[in-house]
Amino acid sequence: MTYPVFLELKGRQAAVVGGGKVAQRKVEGLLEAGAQVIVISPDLTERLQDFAAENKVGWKNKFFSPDDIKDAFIIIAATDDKEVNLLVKRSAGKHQIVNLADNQEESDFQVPSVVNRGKLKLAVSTSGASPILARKIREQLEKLYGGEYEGYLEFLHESRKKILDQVKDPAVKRQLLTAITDKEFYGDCDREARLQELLRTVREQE
Ligand SMILES: C[C@@]1(CC(=O)O)C2=NC(=C\c3[nH]c(c(CCC(=O)O)c3CC(=O)O)Cc3[nH]c(c(CC(=O)O)c3CCC(=O)O)/C=C3\N/C(=C\2)[C@@H](CCC(=O)O)[C@]3(C)CC(=O)O)/[C@H]1CCC(=O)O
Ligand SMILES: NC(=O)c1ccc[n+]([C@@H]2O[C@H](COP(=O)([O-])OP(=O)(O)OC[C@H]3O[C@@H](n4cnc5c(N)ncnc54)[C@H](O)[C@@H]3O)[C@@H](O)[C@H]2O)c1
Repeated sequence: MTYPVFLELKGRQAAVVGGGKVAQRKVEGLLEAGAQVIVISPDLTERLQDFAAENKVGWKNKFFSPDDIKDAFIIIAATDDKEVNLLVKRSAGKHQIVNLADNQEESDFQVPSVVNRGKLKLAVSTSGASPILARKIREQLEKLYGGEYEGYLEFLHESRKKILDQVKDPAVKRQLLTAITDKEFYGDCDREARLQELLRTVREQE
């Protein structure tokens, strides 16, 4: 059983052991979340080499040893050696969380398949049953929730602040917070004006 969460990783250290294709995919996700990434591996994919050259990640050009992960909050063991991945797990302290790319049972967490639309994030997990199904569902969700959701979520975020700030009656507040998630707001290119109009009407009634 797992407990789904969205972790805040800005400024926190993440260690990725291994420098292959899987390590690269995990590094890309961690960088997108703003983590400080350190890769421990005697070799890197071309893309990871670029990241290291641009100082986007730190690179320990070596085989793993337990000391490498001591400052990391989140750790991913993605070598092609099962024993090394298990050693990474055993080397971690009890306040560190470890993912093993080849061993779901020993992992503290699994990495989901993600649709990223700015503030809207949809994460899919099959609990290791079928990563390919997770990817397929992610692709279906990408069609349902297109790039326009990014701007829409920004609008919702700003509007929610305004509503909470300007409307006192809890029932009206709730009504407005619901209204801005309606299809008409989603599709309206002049939604800001529409919101201002609603807020004005409410203020006049209060
Ligand atoms: C979602 C995604 C996120 C990411 O990695 O970013 C992810 N795997 C993805 C793709 C993918 N992985 C694999 C294939 C080849 C087809 C196949 O074998 O099925 C493909 C397909 C592809 O590449 O398209 C092979 C594979 N994966 C794992 C094992 C080991 C094992 O099962 O023990 C093996 C066999 C290795 C071998 O051959 O030995 C294990 C895990 N993979 C997970 C996540 C976790 C469970 C998530 C879940 O089930 O929901 C878990 C448990 C651990 C973890 O990594 O956290 C990403 C999709 C990104 C996207 O496109 O959206
Ligand atoms: N979780 C997933 O999504 C997923 C998907 C596919 C494969 N896998 C599994 O992930 C593992 C890695 O796959 P890959 O395709 O990236 O492999 P790969 O062969 O491309 O890369 C393995 C990397 O591990 C490094 N490495 C080996 N021993 C090391 C050590 N002692 N210390 C540090 N680094 C070491 C290698 O130098 C290499 O950079 C495999 O075991 C595979 O079964 C997981």
